[in-house]
Amino acid sequence: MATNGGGGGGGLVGAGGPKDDDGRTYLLQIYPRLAGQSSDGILNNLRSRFYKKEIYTYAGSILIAINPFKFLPIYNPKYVKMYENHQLGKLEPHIFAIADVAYYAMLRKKVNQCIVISGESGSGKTQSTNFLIHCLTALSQKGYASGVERTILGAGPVLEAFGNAKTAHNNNSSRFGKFIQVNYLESGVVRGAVVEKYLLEKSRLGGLTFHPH
Ligand SMILES: Nc1ncnc2c1ncn2[C@@H]1O[C@H](COP(=O)(O)OP(=O)(O)OP(=O)(O)O)[C@@H](O)[C@H]1O
Repeated sequence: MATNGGGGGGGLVGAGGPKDDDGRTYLLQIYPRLAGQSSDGILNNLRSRFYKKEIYTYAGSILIAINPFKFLPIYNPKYVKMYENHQLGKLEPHIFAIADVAYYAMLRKKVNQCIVISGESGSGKTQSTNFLIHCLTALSQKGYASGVERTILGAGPVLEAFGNAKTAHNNNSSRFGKFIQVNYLESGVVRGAVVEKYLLEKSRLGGLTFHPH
């Protein structure tokens, strides 16, 4: 079971760090401006890694991600392969490592896995979710594209059309939570996904009310 963050800077590690027992892992997103607001060791550690373009850091078995707000070439198929079936902590922290640990723990133990993505608005939760789905489906497809990833990720823009809005923190802010359940066959091949929404900001819908004259 993953633990919650806390701990001092000493608990933060790059490669070579945590061992995750059962693959259940939390993922935390940090908005960059937080890094300047505290002298805490955690934030200093995160900041120095961030300046080296190391946006991911482990804190115990939690992955902390800092939004780089620019494209980094670390999400291509080479990285999916690199992190496949590896031991958590052997390589640099990466979001694909989290997907990989969850996927193989599910196959090995035949137990559902859960990844929680948390963070303030604009920290990159939606983007991270997409990277996770990309990796989870790529691992399951073993090299050939079945179109499942495109279908699952394609649902995103449709939901966003109804539930997203521009805010001070994010031009395309999700004004609702999402629970995404990716279903697999026993062989480890993705069968499909279910997306459930919760906490939709219904007050925003008032702006869509039609007033006939
Ligand atoms: N790893 C990343 N690499 C490059 N850009 C990123 C990354 N993560 C997030 N971004 C960018 O940051 C912006 C905000 O990200 P995102 O919409 O995922 O935030 P969020 O946490 O889901 O926000 P909200 O809670 O408001 O919905 C997006 O434009 C996205 O492209």
